[in-house]
Amino acid sequence: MRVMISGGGTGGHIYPALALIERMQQRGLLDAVLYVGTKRGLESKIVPEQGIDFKTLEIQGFKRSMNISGFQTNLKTIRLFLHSVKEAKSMIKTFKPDIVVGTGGYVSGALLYAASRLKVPTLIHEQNSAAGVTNRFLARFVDKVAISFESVSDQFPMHKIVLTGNPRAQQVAGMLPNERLHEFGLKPDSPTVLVFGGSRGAPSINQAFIDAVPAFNTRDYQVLFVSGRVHFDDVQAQLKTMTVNDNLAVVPYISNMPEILPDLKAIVGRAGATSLAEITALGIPSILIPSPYVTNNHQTKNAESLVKDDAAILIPETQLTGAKLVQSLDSLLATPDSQQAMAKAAKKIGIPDAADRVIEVINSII
Ligand SMILES: CC(=O)N[C@H]1[C@@H](OP(=O)(O)OP(=O)(O)OC[C@H]2O[C@@H](n3ccc(=O)[nH]c3=O)[C@H](O)[C@@H]2O)O[C@H](CO)[C@@H](O)[C@@H]1O
Repeated sequence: MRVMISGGGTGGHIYPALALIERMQQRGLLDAVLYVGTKRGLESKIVPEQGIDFKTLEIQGFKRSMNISGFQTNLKTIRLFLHSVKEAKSMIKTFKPDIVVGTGGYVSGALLYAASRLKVPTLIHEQNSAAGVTNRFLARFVDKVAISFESVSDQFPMHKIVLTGNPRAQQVAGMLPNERLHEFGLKPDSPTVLVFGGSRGAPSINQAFIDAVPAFNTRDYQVLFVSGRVHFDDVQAQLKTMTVNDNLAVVPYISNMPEILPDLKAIVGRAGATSLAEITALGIPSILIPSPYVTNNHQTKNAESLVKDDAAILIPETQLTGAKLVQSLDSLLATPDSQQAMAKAAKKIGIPDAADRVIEVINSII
């Protein structure tokens, strides 16, 4: 099968696409793949690193404010979109895909719209429990919509929806502890917690971690803290003036996350949908601090789908402090029973065969 695929901007859109490609390769279903992204999104680094053919379109998002500068930006957005659709059509005619798949982000809007105009089979994947802007726009043009949460079904045409879960879940589901923690200077046999703010990092979580360092220094658990690439220098500058003990590791980004996840006792993070797919695929206890800065507050809805089944703890960003972070982790790690119960509840929600389910949908379209 020849597959063109696009997911842009953040890891939450990119990793599901890569997981689907990997599964198709494993099953011997893939003859050729072309990934379409933007130069500026994380995909321009992550995708070529995987040895996957990568082409770019130039595109940007709409501004909500309609003052003069917002209006001018939106005019440019429309111009770029129309130009990208033209470019995408020419890429599609050259590559001749059997299916075009979109996993979200503006760039997938141009590619999938172009594919639908050319009558090439199309599928979009929605990771979140509230539909993204691009997928809402694309829904009426594409053949099928694969969803990850039942609760999003009323936001798409009923006859197009299939509940598949997130392909990234299948990629991590079978992972066993790898003992890779020593690569961060941590001990493989000490309980370890990951603290991170999604694929781009989150300043509020970074600040809470920095404020918590003096307390974390005295704990018998380890903290692997990921700042996000753009925030790393700033975090390092602040930590330079403090004592950071060797039970704490600070890095800008983790490239091999599936190999690290099984080594973790708990995760503190945002409530991005792909992170939640990983947490539920493996059954990892988590403390979620949903980003309040996302469309329709979808991260809170994502988080609530775990919290309602006691599969995670939610801390609203407004209540997040260093002290709250330490106290929440202390009490979770001090009670193995609640860790186990949370892990079990999380695993119950996971869809570990999600990539195969998406492949089934693709087969049904082509
Ligand atoms: C601010 C924003 O718009 N965030 C959205 C974005 O989040 P974001 O890109 O942060 O997405 P998620 O939290 O869903 O997924 C992050 C992905 O990046 C990986 N990872 C992260 C850090 C790292 O160092 N290494 C690494 O590999 C994680 O393992 C995971 O696979 O996409 C998600 C999925 O559509 C949405 O739910 C989020 O609301």
